[in-house]
Amino acid sequence: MAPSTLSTRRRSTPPAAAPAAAPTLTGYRPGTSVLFTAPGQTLLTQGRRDLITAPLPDLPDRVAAALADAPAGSLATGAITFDGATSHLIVPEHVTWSGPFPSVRTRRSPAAWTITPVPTAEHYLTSVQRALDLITGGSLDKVVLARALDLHADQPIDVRDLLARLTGRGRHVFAVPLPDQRTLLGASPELLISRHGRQITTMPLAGSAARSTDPLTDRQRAQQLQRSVKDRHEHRLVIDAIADALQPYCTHLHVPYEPTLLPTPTMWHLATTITGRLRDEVPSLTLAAALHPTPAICGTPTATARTALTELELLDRGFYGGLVGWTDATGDGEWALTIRCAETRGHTLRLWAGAGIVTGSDPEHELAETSAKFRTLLQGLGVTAFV
Ligand SMILES: C=C(O[C@@H]1C=C(C(=O)O)C=C[C@H]1O)C(=O)O
Repeated sequence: MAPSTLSTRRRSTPPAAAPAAAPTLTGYRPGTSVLFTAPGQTLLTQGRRDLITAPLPDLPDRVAAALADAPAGSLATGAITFDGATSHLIVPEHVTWSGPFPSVRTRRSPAAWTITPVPTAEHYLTSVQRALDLITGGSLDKVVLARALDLHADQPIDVRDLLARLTGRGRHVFAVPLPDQRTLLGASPELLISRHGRQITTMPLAGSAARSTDPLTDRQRAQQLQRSVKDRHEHRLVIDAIADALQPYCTHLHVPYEPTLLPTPTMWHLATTITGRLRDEVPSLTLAAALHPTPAICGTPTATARTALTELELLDRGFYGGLVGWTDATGDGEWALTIRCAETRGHTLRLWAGAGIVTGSDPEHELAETSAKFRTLLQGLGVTAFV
């Protein structure tokens, strides 16, 4: 089916129609279910009618074709890699929409963990310094440098249990089954794009500070972040790139001048909620392809930043820094950045965290920022050793 016929298809989920049924994870099937939450909504799937693995630019057409062959109301959901080279999108047999996911108290796992930073902290510090040299040399304005933590438990990781503990740790809690019995899971605070009819919303984040358990220190950190010239510059680069990418699709685009402060349980972020009205009903995946990778996860200019991070990080990001979400046959959908996330299999997890490097960044500070970002998952795992 051609994408132009998208709007004639039945919507799978007008947001207002999400039933208020209390969600539970009992329907979650490790290895096959996709879970994706947004404020007030939980998407949980069972079974697999189709699997779409394609580069991001091809996905709008590939998804439209797959959903044209599926029963009315079907959707495609899953993840797309950072480099946009491939996807793991599932057309499920069964979809349940329910209300906000409740905080669940689960049995604390008595697992013992070994934790290995990849690369070492020293290597990360050197990479940040090299990025700063590129910025001083004038070839880059910003690059996001990530690192990983490899965790090994003395018992198999219970994905359902971990998901229950990630509730409330980010705007989008998610789990996507991947090949080879791997699961991508996390609690992302960052909305890349949502589309409902012609209405679009994006909420980029850039500029971060770790939360403190002391209320006074916590408030001071938030105020410092809001005043920080370096962080506001880092944030502005993202907002400008997103506004430029969305403008051609919109009759109206509202870009607030001032960022707001967004708290997660572990971090403060500078956030801007951008809303717009589309000229045509362009599919959410086309908008995602136009936006990704934003300077929030890659850098500015994009191509130079992409080359720099590939050379400096040494690791293949895989699905980290990519997209997770869903789209229906009308093109409505919601896509979050796959950050504050991990890939898990058996006894192991690889956690990811990155930080935006701009002029004025301090390597030790950026290292500490990535450590703080790891806490989203580490606290969910009950790991305090690294924190
Ligand atoms: C790269 C990550 O986060 C991104 C980088 C941020 C920053 O540098 O301030 C803030 C939020 C995200 O856009 C991550 O969490 O791994």
